[in-house]
Amino acid sequence: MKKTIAVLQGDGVGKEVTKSAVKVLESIGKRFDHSFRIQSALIGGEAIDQTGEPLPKETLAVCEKSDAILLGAVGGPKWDHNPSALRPEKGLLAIRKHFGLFANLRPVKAVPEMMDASPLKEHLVKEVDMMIVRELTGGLYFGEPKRKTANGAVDTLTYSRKEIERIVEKAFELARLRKGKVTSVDKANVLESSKLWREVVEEKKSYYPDIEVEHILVDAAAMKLITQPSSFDVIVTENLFGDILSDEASVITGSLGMLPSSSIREDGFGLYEPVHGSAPDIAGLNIANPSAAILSAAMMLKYSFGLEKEAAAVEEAVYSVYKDGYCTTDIQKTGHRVLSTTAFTDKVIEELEREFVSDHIMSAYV
Ligand SMILES: NC(=O)C1=CN([C@@H]2O[C@H](COP(=O)(O)OP(=O)(O)OC[C@H]3O[C@@H](n4cnc5c(N)ncnc54)[C@H](O)[C@@H]3O)[C@@H](O)[C@H]2O)C=CC1
Ligand SMILES: CC(C)CC(=O)C(=O)O
Ligand SMILES: [Mg+2]
Repeated sequence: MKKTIAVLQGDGVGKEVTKSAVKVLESIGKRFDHSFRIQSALIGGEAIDQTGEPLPKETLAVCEKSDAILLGAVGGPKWDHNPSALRPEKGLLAIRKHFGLFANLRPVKAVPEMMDASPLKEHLVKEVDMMIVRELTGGLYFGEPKRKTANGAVDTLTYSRKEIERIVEKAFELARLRKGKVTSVDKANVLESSKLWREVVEEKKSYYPDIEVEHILVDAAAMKLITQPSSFDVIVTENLFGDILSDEASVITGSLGMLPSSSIREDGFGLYEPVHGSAPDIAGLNIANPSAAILSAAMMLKYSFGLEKEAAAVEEAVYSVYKDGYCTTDIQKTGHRVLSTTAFTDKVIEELEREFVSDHIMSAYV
């Protein structure tokens, strides 16, 4: 298979972890005989510095010609005082909107060997494997107007029925392939947009009689994520709630550096990025956990290219590195050896190559 991938490293640790993901994709390409052509382009703070725009036209052109987008993270203190039009985060919101990437899938899976590394280990009595389905192109992050007067600000939360329907359908479809349960998170006791959200979920559920449906208010959901994480399968929610709840859920896995994501639309085109940001506090130190970025590349293989076997090989390789007793500084566990970003990445590639050699030995005997 031949694919072109737009790689937008962005800022801070985004640069380090996307390099890891690209190395892993190259290794997968060699092992399974695929050609992944990498096309790099600017986004975020670095794009502002070099072009005056957080999402330059040239970047959009590169992405338009690609089969998928791999992104690191944007932002950092250097740009914190820029006027809002020149914020790196604007570039990220704009690229999601431009490509209509309404469904942000954020799997939260605790690696069994690393459950001791979670501050919530007492609650992790059963396996945790949930999928947060976050609406990504509507809600507060896209509200207008933004500023009323010098002494007042306003953010608007707008959702159309159609926008809610398509994300809710996506959640039901995913639940069918998983454990068959959808938890819809809203604030329907207060917000009109949440009342509409709940109405749509109630309507849609009659088309999915095989799926168990529950509604939870977002404040209670935040509590239940910590106390009963294994009770969730698919969580569907609006943009802001999903952003906050997924960072919270990352704690279950031991670190924010463990959570990958895909942002997709109906035709399968997608943008793949870790859930975390540019982590300016550790940027440039070669200590960021590359797991989230590498697992995001695995999601690309599965969701945009339909390469299920290859995606599983990447996931297996990352898990094996933890199983073999290695980790990065953010997710330490007694007895595990802490590796740098690059050394951890090399271990993942060693695992992939080891699997490759054993595949060949097996096929020699068949
Ligand atoms: N998707 C994106 O591009 C996002 C960008 N941001 C931007 O990133 C900048 C920093 O934001 P923060 O609130 O600090 O959130 P952050 O997610 O960058 O960092 C939060 C904490 O998690 C740690 N962390 C994050 N990723 C890690 C990794 N791979 N390995 C080990 N530790 C990791 C950081 O060191 C920090 O202590 C801001 O400019 C923000 O706007 C924030 C979230 C998402
Ligand atoms: C610009 C922000 C909305 C990025 C973020 O925190 C996210 O998408 O998780
Ligand atoms: Mg976030």
